[in-house]
Amino acid sequence: MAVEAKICGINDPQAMNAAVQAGAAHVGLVFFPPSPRAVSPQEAAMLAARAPASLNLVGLFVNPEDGLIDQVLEAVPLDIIQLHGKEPPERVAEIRARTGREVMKAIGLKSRDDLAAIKAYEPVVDYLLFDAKAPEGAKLPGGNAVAFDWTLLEEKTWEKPWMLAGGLTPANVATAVKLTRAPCVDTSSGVEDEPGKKNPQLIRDFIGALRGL
Ligand SMILES: O=C(O)c1ccccc1N[C@@H]1O[C@H](COP(=O)(O)O)[C@@H](O)[C@H]1O
Repeated sequence: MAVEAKICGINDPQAMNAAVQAGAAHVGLVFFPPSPRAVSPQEAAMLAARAPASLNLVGLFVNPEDGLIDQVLEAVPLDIIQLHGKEPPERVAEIRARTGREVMKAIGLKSRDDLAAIKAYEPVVDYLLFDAKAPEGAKLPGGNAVAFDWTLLEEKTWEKPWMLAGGLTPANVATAVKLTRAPCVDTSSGVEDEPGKKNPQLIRDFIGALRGL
């Protein structure tokens, strides 16, 4: 089966068009103000209007309060809520039940010990997202262009669909997929000229690198 792509941190129409035309399966809209990729619900609604119904709209939140999620959902028809903070499994389940949306939980990996956290999330999520742990002192919990040791996922299988993230670029994504057998790959920094500035050609290159895998 073809490997899917998620392009995260879309914040301008050119990037949205490039992702749609290149065949992304998911696009991510960031609702976390400290991020250079953050969009308001109104900006996100304008971007979402350019997306075909077949494209999954993913809203990225970090330890969100219900009010923020409700405000975004009033304006943007999100398909998936990505939780990229320290949300415990109970909170993930609560958000899923309250919103009726699919939920994806990001799990930071650095060493084999970090895999233990996955078990508690599997029953309450629709997707797992494996990302690198944020470096010490990082301002963001993700979107830091940092890859983890992909061999941690070698030979592993999960009960839920999952995505691979963390420092993926057009140059390294094929190697990452071959090692991990990831069914979907997620990138933000790897298709940017600088934090928050997507490069449409890099988006095309990233999705192009998945062809034939
Ligand atoms: O992209 C962001 O600004 C961001 C902010 C807060 C949490 C997560 C964020 N991005 C997600 O992080 C991973 C890895 O990103 P990168 O490719 O290494 O830049 C990815 O899932 C993004 O959606």
